[in-house]
Amino acid sequence: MTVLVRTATGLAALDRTGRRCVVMTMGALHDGHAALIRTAREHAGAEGQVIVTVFVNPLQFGANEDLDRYPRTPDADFALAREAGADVVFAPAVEEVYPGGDPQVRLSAGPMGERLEGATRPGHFDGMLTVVAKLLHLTAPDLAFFGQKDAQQLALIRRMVLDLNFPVEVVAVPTVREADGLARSSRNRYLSREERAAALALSRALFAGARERTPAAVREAAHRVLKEAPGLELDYVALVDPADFTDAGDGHRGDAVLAVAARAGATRLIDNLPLTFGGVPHDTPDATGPTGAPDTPDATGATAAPAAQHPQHTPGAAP
Ligand SMILES: Nc1ncnc2c1ncn2[C@@H]1O[C@H](COP(=O)(O)OP(=O)(O)OP(=O)(O)O)[C@@H](O)[C@H]1O
Ligand SMILES: CC(C)(CO)[C@@H](O)C(=O)[O-]
Ligand code: BAL
Repeated sequence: MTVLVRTATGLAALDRTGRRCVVMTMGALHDGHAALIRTAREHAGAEGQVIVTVFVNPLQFGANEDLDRYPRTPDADFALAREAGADVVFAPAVEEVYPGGDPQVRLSAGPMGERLEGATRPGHFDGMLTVVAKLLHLTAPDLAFFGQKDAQQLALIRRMVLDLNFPVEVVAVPTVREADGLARSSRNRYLSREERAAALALSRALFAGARERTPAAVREAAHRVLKEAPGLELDYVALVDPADFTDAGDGHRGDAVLAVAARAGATRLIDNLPLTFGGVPHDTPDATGPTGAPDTPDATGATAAPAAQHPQHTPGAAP
């Protein structure tokens, strides 16, 4: 049975059985979230406990962003979480998470939080880390699951856990895509037909980049697709080091993230692909992986290419 909990007291009253696994979301749940919840269920096993948090965190939205219109679908969220294997859905009110009103003490994401997404959305990552820290305290998990789709968020959460000694293991889950390559996102539901068609250039650019072997060629190929894409306003396309999101230069070796952000109409979308240069990649992504969904849609030839055929660069799995 899946239970709905709305208060910190209700959470604290839960029995603790086996490994506790947490998936944090802002609701409007889709297949990407379901993959996180299923992966959490696998890690928790029958004995363990899966908690899904649903909370649209005002702190991580800028003044001109979509806090008010962000989709809220509580009944469908509960049903999806239950189907995917959640034991508990924690859906608190804003006053429950911020009982003292606007918090005076907040986390700072530091320099990594000012790059890429942080440059366009000042304060976003401070607000995100503040609520993730609070939700970690409230739910006290053994493991917490985050999507590779929000690669910079994932890197910052890993860094916060390391820097501030949170007793939790962070598990990354590969990006779930629609059949044509579009990364699943709650914000996709804002898109008109034309905007959705335009948005496909994000994943096309990433797959074009992933077919190349050197950092310079990867950047150039991705940029070329986006430059020619109609109906998209490009924010950034960047090849970065996943440890700190600084630029991966032409001599870069090891893991990298090819990240892109663009606007289709009024909707801002992000996407990325993890890549590996010059060496043995991490575990090669299993095309049907734990999420049951392909990390890249089909014939990019990229994820399937064995390292030996791409001596300088072989796409890798989520860090
Ligand atoms: N397509 C996806 N594949 C895998 N994980 C995902 C996907 N989309 C979101 N997630 C993960 O789900 C968690 C909750 O994300 P969130 O609720 O913000 O969903 P979202 O679809 O990213 O929404 P938004 O459109 O607001 O960015 C995060 O860890 C996020 O990385
Ligand atoms: C991690 C998170 C739930 C914090 O509000 C949010 O940023 C999200 O849904 O990715
Ligand atoms: N998925 C990241 C949360 C945000 O865009 O605010």
